[in-house]
Amino acid sequence: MSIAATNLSWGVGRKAILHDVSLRVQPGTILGLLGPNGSGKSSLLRLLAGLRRPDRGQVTLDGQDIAGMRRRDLARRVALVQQHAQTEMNVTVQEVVMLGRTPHRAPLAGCSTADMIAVERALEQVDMTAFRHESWQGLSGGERQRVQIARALAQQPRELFLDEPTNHLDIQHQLDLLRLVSRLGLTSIVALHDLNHAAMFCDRLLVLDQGRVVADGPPAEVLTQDLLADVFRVTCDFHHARDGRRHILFQ
Ligand SMILES: Nc1ncnc2c1ncn2[C@@H]1O[C@H](COP(=O)(O)OP(=O)(O)OP(=O)(O)O)[C@@H](O)[C@H]1O
Repeated sequence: MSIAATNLSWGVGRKAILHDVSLRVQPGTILGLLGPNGSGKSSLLRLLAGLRRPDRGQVTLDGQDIAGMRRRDLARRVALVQQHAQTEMNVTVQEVVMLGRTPHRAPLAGCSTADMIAVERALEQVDMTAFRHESWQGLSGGERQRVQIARALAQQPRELFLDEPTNHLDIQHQLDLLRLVSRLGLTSIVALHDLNHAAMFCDRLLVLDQGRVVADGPPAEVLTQDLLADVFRVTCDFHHARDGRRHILFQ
């Protein structure tokens, strides 16, 4: 087992945000995290990445509780791209991506050849090499999103967590990004709003509603008319394509 969470609960003040959430992700597979706005997807990703401590429950990587891991060791292993990820304004694209190398570098050490190669490779993966010397400040929302993903890839994680990574991307770059995540072979957890993309690219789906897990399984078992009506308040039908894939048609 790569990453697992057991009975996670978390809240702020008196507000309970996540209740008793458990999940397991097999190495090299993609778990899609679904749920309406405010259902707790981003909060869960922050707990899984160790940015927040749960009030109850634990997160383990290969059986080891992340609460006992050093930050640097965790950062070498796990990368999270948050929604609306920001960075200092006065930097180039290459410098932003180089930040992903921080956990791999000794304090005050300069960039090594391995760092430069990892940055270049990450820029290539998100189709942003032509922008390497551009200022971060001048980028569009979608370009910034791709640079933040390159920064996470430069980190060379084994677990990659992406919070709505297709936000701001045009359709070509949405599909390119999801195909890239599929090809990487990392253990990935991806919060998505597009249910058809989730069904196309994820091995399993976990659905949150008001901070609780209401479904967890393969896409075809999870995305039923009943679930879409109960959780997302939409009615839908399914179109079965000739290649066997099933698409949700919203009514
Ligand atoms: N630091 C915080 N302080 C107070 N409330 C918070 C905090 N973080 C999250 N919340 C609340 O927890 C709930 C879940 O938020 P979260 O961002 O995890 O949901 P989400 O499923 O990612 O939503 P969306 O799809 O809109 O991005 C929301 O009601 C949010 O207001």
